[in-house]
Amino acid sequence: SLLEPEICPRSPFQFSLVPPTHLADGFSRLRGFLSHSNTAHRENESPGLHASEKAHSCRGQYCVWTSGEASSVGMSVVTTRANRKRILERSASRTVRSEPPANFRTTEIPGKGIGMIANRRIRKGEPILTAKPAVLVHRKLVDELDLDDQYSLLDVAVSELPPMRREQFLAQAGELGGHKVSDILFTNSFQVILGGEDGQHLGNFPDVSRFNHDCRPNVAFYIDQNLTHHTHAIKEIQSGEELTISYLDSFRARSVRQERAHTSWGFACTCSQCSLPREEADASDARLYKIYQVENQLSDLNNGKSTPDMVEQLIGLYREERLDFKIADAYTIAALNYNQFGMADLARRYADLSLEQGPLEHGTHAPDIEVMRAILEDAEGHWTYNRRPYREVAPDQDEL
Ligand SMILES: C[S@@+](CC[C@H](N)C(=O)[O-])C[C@H]1O[C@@H](n2cnc3c(N)ncnc32)[C@H](O)[C@@H]1O
Repeated sequence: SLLEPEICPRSPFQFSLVPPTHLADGFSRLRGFLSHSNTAHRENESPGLHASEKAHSCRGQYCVWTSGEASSVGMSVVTTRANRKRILERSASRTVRSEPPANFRTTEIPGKGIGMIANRRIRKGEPILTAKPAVLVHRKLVDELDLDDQYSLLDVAVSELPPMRREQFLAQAGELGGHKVSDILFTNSFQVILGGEDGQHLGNFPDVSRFNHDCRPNVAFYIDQNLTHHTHAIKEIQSGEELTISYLDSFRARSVRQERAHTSWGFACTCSQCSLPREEADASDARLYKIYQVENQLSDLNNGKSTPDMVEQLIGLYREERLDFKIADAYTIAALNYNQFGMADLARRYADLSLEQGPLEHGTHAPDIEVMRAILEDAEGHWTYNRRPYREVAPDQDEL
C-alpha cells in the first residue's frame, strides 16, 4: 500500500515575507492520503490538558492514547510522547463552533460509492462542515513498525474510541481490502503536520470522508492549527449538485492525476477536466505547465524580469483552468508584484481578492493574510511598494 514519493510540481514560494505556509504535497507515499499540510502553529498557547494519562498500548516509541471517552467526539492518537503533547496543546481549550444546519445529504452516486449532494443552493464561501479527527497516526509508524505491530496499535486506537465514534470510523469506505482499520485509514486520511521535525501525521475525520474527488472541485478544505478540518463552498453550488474536494495535486498533468487517483484510491477519474477531448486535455496540460513557470518567476520578488503582463497571464491561466479553489496564493503573488511595480491600485485590488479567498483555502490565521491586509490598508506605506518600479522599455532602448 505504499507509493513512491511524489515530487511536488509547484514552486514553493520564494519570497521571504512570511514563513512558508505549506509544503504542498510534501509527502504522499501512502495510498489514499489526501494532500494537505498544516504547518501553521502557535507554540505558546496554554495546553489546557495534561499529557499524563496512561497509554493503552505501546510498540517501540509509538503508543495509543484516547481522549473524550465519554463523548461522541473522542479521538485516538497513535504517536510518540512528544507529539502527543503537541496534539493535546492544539486540540484542547478549543470549542468547536456549533454546526449550521446541514446544507447537504449523503447518497449513493453511480460509480463513486457514497457522495455528498447539496440539498439547497449554497453560496460561495458558505461553510459545509467543521470536524475534529477521530484518529491521528504518526506517519513514520508505517515505515518503522512491522505490519503486526501497526495493525495491533491501530486496532486498539479504534476499539478505544467511544462507541458512536467507533461506529462512525468503521462505516467509512475502504478501497484495498485487507486489514480493515488501515484500509479505512489510508483511503480517508489527510496529511496533518504539527510542526517540528517529527510532526507528520495522518488525520482521519470521519465526518468529511464522504466527499468524492474532482480535479476541479467546488469545495476547498484546510486543517487549522487546532486540528479542526474546515470545508467551504468555493463557488455557488446548485441544489442537487455533488459536493467535491480534490484529493490530489490538481496542478499536475491529466495522466499524472489519473495515475494517482487510480493507484491511491482505486478509481478512474471521470471529472470534467479528465474527460476533456485529447486536444483540449493537451492544451490544459500546457496551461498547467505555464502556470508552474510563470508562478515560479513571479514568486521570486527579486526577479527583475517580472512584468504586469505576466501577472495578468498567471491569473488568466488560473481562471481558464478553473483552479478557483486554489487561487488565493496567485492573488497574493499578484498583489505583491503590483506593489513592487509601484501600481498600488492593482496591488490593493488583488490584496482584496486574496483576503476574500485566503480564509476559504487556508483559514483566517494564514500568515499571508496579515501582509495582504497591510497592503490593502496602506499599499504605498508597505515595504514592497515601488521596490522594482515598472517602466515599459522600448525594444531599442533595451540594447543600450
Ligand atoms: C474518501 S472516500 C469518498 C467517499 C466514498 N465514495 C464512500 O462511499 O464512502 C474515497 C473513495 O471514494 C471513491 N471515489 C472518490 N472519488 C471518486 C470519483 N471521482 N470517481 C469514482 N470513485 C470515487 C473511491 O472508491 C475512493 O477510494
